[in-house]
Amino acid sequence: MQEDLLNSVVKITKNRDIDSLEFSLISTIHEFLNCKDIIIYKNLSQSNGIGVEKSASLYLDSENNYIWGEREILQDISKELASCLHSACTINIQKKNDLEQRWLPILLNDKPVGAIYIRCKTLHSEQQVLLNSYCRIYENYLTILNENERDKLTSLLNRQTFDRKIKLLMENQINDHFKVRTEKTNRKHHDDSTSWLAMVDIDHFKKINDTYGHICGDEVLLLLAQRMSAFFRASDLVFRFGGEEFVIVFEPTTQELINKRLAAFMEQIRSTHFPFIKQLTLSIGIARMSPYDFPISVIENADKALYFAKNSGRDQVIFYSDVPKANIQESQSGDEIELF
Ligand SMILES: Nc1nc2c(ncn2[C@@H]2O[C@H](COP(=O)(O)OP(=O)(O)OP(=O)(O)O)[C@@H](O)[C@H]2O)c(=O)[nH]1
Repeated sequence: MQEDLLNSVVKITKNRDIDSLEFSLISTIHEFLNCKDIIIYKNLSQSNGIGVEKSASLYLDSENNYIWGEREILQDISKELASCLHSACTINIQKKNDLEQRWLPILLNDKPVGAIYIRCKTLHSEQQVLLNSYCRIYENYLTILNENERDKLTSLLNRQTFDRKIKLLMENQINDHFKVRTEKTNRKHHDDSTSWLAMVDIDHFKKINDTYGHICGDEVLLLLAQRMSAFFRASDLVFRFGGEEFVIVFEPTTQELINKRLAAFMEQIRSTHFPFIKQLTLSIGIARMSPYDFPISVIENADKALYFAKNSGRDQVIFYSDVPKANIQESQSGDEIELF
């Protein structure tokens, strides 16, 4: 038993990213406590006030098979989960048929950032100690991985995380594409709805650094990053791609809606007061992320659109599909993007 326990800790701490850490924690809890349901919830309200994500989950279905649940942003949450996230205390409900439900808070730097939910046979004291220990190991490891995945200045997801996540996001696109095709006969489907990748670059940022110094430049980057986190949905991932360049990966939507959203964001930035500078403007290049595209070509397309936006006046959003062919060839002789 002791050897099994040590091996389970080795298994959990072997993970190098938060997504696989979550799956590993759930499998371990399942193995040792034989729970019926296990769910990891993430509190998104810290970044933009829109609720909770069901991040990873394992369920016992009606035919007694365990199935992995899908990632999902929840519109409503139970009062027990809300209370756990609010109070940072464990909530326990005892059911009549020797079953219990438990919500355990997950803290990052003393703030509740999520919760682990389990439904299982009533836990005896040793099992409770074990479960609490797993949660604490998870918390400690989450703190380290979270620091690794984020940019030190802006706290946005960093370039390394982007390189790792983009492949995963494209794979999810293919799965969603298949699902939509099979469900198409049953529900209304928007054929023009796909994911989008936007490359966002500050205009004339070098001038800000050269005129007011690097510290002022850093302050502008930090404020812009905060605005981005607050403006876009938590399900739209925002990365600091490098220097003064950011990447946003949007959930499936139409070109019209994405255009409106980005135009509204640019307007907000134009009217935001940044230290020293009169007005900050952005140039944005955007490309469609169709299933079966290579990640590198999506990034290159967004970069070509950005290049065109810069060369045709800045302070605008350009879709790759609107870049004239001649300009695409011209930008191909320019900088190459380094990926992976
Ligand atoms: N303060 C600060 N500056 C940075 C950071 N990373 C990159 N930069 C600066 O960002 C500037 C980018 O300049 P350019 O690539 O010439 O672009 P630009 O001046 O924004 O011009 P356009 O993109 O053509 O509008 C350089 O001066 C870099 O030193 C950072 O972390 N902090």
